[in-house]
Amino acid sequence: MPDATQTTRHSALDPILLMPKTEALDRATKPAERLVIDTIAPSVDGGWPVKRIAGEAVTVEANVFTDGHEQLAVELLWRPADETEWRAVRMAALPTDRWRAVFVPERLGRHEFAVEGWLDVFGGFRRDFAKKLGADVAQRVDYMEGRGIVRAAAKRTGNAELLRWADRVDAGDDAREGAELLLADELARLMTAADDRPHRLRSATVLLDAERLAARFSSWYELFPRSQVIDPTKHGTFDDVIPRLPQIRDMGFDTLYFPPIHPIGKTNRKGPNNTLTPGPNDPGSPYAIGSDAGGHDAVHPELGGFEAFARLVEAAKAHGLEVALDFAIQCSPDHPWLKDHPGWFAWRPDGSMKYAENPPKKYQDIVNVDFYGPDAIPGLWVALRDVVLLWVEHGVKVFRVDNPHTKPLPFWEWMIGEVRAQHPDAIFLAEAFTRPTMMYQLAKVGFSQSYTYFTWRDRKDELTEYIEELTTEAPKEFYRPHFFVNTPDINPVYLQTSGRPGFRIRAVLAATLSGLFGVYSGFELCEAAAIPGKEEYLDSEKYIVKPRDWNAPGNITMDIAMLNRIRRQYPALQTHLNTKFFVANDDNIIWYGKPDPDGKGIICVMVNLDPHNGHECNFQIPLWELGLDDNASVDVEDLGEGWRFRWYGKDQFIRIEPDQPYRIWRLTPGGFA
Ligand SMILES: O=P(O)(O)O[C@H]1O[C@H](CO)[C@@H](O[C@H]2O[C@H](CO)[C@@H](O)[C@H](O)[C@H]2O)[C@H](O)[C@H]1O
Repeated sequence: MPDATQTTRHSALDPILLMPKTEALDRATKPAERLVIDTIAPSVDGGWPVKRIAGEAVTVEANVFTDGHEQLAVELLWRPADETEWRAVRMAALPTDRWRAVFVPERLGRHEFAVEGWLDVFGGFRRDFAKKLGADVAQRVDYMEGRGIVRAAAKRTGNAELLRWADRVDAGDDAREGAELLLADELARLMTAADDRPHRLRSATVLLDAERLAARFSSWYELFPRSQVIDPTKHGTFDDVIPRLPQIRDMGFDTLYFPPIHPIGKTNRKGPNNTLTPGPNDPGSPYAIGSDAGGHDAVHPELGGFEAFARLVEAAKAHGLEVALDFAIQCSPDHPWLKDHPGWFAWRPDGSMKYAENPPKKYQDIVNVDFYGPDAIPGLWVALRDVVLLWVEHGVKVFRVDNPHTKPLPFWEWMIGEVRAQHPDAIFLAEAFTRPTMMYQLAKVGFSQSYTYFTWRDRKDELTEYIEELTTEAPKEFYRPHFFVNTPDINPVYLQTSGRPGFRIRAVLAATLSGLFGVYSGFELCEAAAIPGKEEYLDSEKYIVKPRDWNAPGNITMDIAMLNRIRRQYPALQTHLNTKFFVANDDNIIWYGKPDPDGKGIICVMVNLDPHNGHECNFQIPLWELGLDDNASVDVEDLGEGWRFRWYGKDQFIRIEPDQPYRIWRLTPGGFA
């Protein structure tokens, strides 16, 4: 893996003077080392790929400098990784030796870029000559110098046009006419083309993965297909999901995610509320994958077969929904792989196998594969890759991966690379709740998105600090946080006591802070009954068929629909990046904004985080973000309610009650653009 940070080879710990003389001389006189290229942005520590979206501009910057006052020319080189030709864009000089250029990766998939710099001899001559002319101090020798550079380039290249120009400048006078010739744009163009780029240096190559927009911006709705029934004694099928699609579409979701849909094992099957004593009709946890009906490449018989799955995928598509599946690598003890491929598992001396755990959680109904077991490489790795490819063939390109942090990183790098080589539009979401180092590393090796700690960040200081970490520090180049408000495993304590206002609060935070927003069904009904003292849902759907009244009073489907509508309408909300926090002098009121990418306005969100009490505060309108002074007025559109009004001046006051706990405004300098 190339390391983009390794461009300069000298460091304070490696002084040339301490080297044997010849080596020091050799290094000091190598032409390429006269320039330095470093601090390339974007880049990722360790040389891992930067993540971007195909079709969107990538701004590249680097420090490029050399000794003295020489003029430099700097180019950005880029290409799709499967092409050989580099495309070149001149980089523009910014203050303090920084250079910048923009390119647009048009295709999906891996790209590469590098920065190349050299001494721009003729450019430097033009710059200095023009200055001397301006100060009226140009001398004959300056004219001679320019002519000499042109003549040398003409001779070197043999270019007929340049040879004619060499004759013309030679014939020019040492006054205005001769100067105009030497400074002619046409000559400059020819000299640029003829440049032999002395002291050229190229940086290490930076990798970039161009993904589709859904990798950064999508709204997920999770449901258990088996629960889409009215009678809890019946097991739902894929066909039962189809009548629910209009409602899910109307809430504005674009991704419909199912926990595992494969046959469920019987050995150690779990009963209601995670008990180990299931009744004969209990369906078991769908994460206990594999039975005599098949494994990861099969469909649970009670859900309907592949044909029913195909009908659902098609119907979902017709409703603007893409189906996402769980990729959970563990196996029920009844999984066919245990018999067919014992070498893919770690057996104990007595022939038994440890059940899986994620302490303190115990998963008695599953065992883990052994990625480095006697027959695991390549057998198991290839089989797992082929499972993903099989579901791709069945129309699934988005995978939520269960517990990836308990599996080897080399496996993920290889597997995701293999799938993306054929399907660069495949998206992988990491369900890793673990140390940030590991969560970030999973993103580096290929996961497009990751679950996050947002689910547990309720307070203003926690939220602010967390978002600032994700948006301003290194992870911003490769880690895309998915803000799920709840999951079948997480019934957040905040929601257990907040009532309906808390659900609205968490929905608006997730939907406006990140481009990736996720809801596990039941959230819209403000479901929060918990096992006392735990974050587990009471009567969790993981172990039973759980029908619901989707139109139950008190639901917040209108809020969710509005939030998703605004997210679609305003690109500022399609990323977690560019979030700015503003002053609101009450600890319960969080106040932040995201500027429109075209700079015309800013979306601002104010939320009272206390679901039980009203709060009021003085707050600052971010007039400076719109280039306005502190006394200016700003036009405001309430994106939720549709009101329009105007604020005069930076300092304002507001009171927010729990029955309307948030505001989303779009501020523009004037004219409701
Ligand atoms: O370990 P995590 O907190 O990341 O949770 C994920 O993985 C679990 C194991 O796959 C999964 O747990 C559920 O399935 C288990 C296997 O059937 C079962 O024993 C657990 O009781 C059940 O919660 C969890 O849902 C998933 O998100």
